[in-house]
This record gives sequence, C-alpha cells and structure tokens, in this order.
Amino acid sequence: MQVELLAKLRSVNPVVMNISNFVTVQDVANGINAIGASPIMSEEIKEAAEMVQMSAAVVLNLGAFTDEALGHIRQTGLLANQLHKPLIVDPVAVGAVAYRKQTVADLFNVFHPDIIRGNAGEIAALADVAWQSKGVDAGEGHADPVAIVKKAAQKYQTIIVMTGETDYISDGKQVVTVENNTPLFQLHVGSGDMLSSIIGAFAGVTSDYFEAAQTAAVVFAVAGEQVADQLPTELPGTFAIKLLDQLHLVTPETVAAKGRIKQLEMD
Ligand SMILES: Nc1ncnc2c1ncn2[C@@H]1O[C@H](COP(=O)(O)OP(=O)(O)OP(=O)(O)O)[C@@H](O)[C@H]1O
Ligand SMILES: Cc1ncsc1CCO
Ligand SMILES: [Mg+2]
Repeated sequence: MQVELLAKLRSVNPVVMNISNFVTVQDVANGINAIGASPIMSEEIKEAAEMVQMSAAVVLNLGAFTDEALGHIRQTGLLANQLHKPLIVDPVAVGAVAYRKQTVADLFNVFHPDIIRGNAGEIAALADVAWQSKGVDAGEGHADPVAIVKKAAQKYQTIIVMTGETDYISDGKQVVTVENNTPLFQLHVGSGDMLSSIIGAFAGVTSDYFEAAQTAAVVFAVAGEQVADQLPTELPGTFAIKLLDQLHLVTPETVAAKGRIKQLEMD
C-alpha cells in the first residue's frame, strides 16, 4: 500500500469514466468526487471513443444493464484496452444470475479487465468455486477466501479485489488483506459500487494496479470505520452522507496510522 497515492490522486484529479447502474449512480459520482477525482458517466456509444481517450481510468459496473447497453459496454471495454487505460469491472450479482455469468464470460472474450472488484459470492462464481450468492449480496460459502481470490486472479490474469468483513486482494501470486471495515457498509446499497469506482480513481494515477487496488480498499475502509466510530448507533442514512464527507477528509497520515493491511505469507 502506498498512502502517498492518495495525495497524488488529489493533486492530479483524474477523470474516471463510468458506465454505472441506475440504482447507485449518484453515490458513485459523489464518491469519486469526494475522494478527489473527477467522475463522468456515460450511456451513449457514440461518445465512447472520445470519452475513453480523455479519461485516466474506465469503470464498467454490470449492476443493471440492458441488451442495448451491452454494445456500449463491450465497445468501451475494448477501447480502454486499446488506448491502455486501466479497466475496472464490477460483476454485480454474477453469482446469483446465470445470465449475468454468461454475459461476463462473453465480455471477457472481447476485452481484458485490469482489476475486478466484487463480493465473495461474485468472485467465487467467477472462480468456479461453490458458493450460495444472494442477489447483489455476498451470501454464504465455506471455501477459503485466499484460495478463491488467488484462483480468480490466475484464471482471469488480473487483479482481484474481493470485499467483505476482510477484503482480499490478489494478483494471482500474492494476497493482501485489509481488515478495517464496518458492517454499516452493508446497510448502504452501493458501497461496493463506490469502491469499484474509487479503485478506478487510484488506478488512474499509477501503472501499478495491484498497489492502486490495495490503497483504494484501505482508504475506503478506514474512512468508513472513522464514520462508524462517530455514530452513536447503526444509522444507515447518516452513514451514507458522512461517508462522502469522510472520503473527502481522510488523510494519508490517518490511513497510514489506522490501516490494518497485511501481506499474507505464500508457499
Ligand atoms: N460483513 C462486513 N463487515 C464489514 N465490512 C464489510 C462487510 N461486508 C462488506 N464490507 C465492506 O463494504 C464495502 C462494500 O463491499 P461489499 O462486499 O458489501 O460490496 P457489494 O456486495 O458489491 O456492495 P453493493 O452491491 O452494495 O455495492 C467494502 O469496503 C467491504 O470491505
Ligand atoms: C440493488 C442493485 N440492483 C442492481 S445494481 C444494485 C446496486 C448494487 O450494486
Ligand atoms: Mg456489488
């Protein structure tokens, strides 16, 4: 983890292009803005080339796409690869809906994601590991998270961020964990979507995507934990508002002091 990346992000203010979902689009745009990057959302294929070109990173959220949108998603992913822009994919509910799993497999035949961010149910599904996903939520499973995240990273030759009570981040060889967090994240629909796009913001200011993914995960988790510490009880609405505030206020020094990030020993 390089906390200095947070200062760099804020000085560069990278443009992050998103194909988002209608459920969480506002939170995602505000999350990108609050951390110190510049969001732009797109729904039109005719602007894809120009918009990918002007962006520092591209995030494809597969939360609620139509058949028509798939052409745009496909083209944008392909352009991101061709123009060497970091490409982040959030494979929402890919463990719960077979159509989505097939769609993601088809998309990954067209373009290559540099980073995939999902919950345990989503990453287990991508890794072909048995798991009981539940809608957009992680659901239940017993497989070893370290094995899942490594298998997914190896299968797709990419960086995987698997979020949950502990976040697991792997490049297929190494695995890093982030233990900060608060259950309040789960009471706010779109916490994961926000993180996926914030990962894009970090990947927009470094060519080391493993580093970008780890730093984004720990910054986001520390900000959420700081908010939870200020609340007298579980207040999901207040949490959502204050999370935006804290993404803006959180400093590299606080993240360095409070971040519980560990590199696991691999055999
Ligand atoms: N049980 C938990 N306890 C604490 N923090 C959690 C827990 N589950 C997830 N988180 C944190 O919540 C954030 C979002 O991750 P999550 O796994 O919930 O994504 P998601 O399921 O895709 O969310 P969404 O679909 O609402 O966008 C991450 O920062 C993650 O670390
Ligand atoms: C609830 C929900 N449904 C489709 S996308 C979404 C937001 C979480 O990704
Ligand atoms: Mg999600």
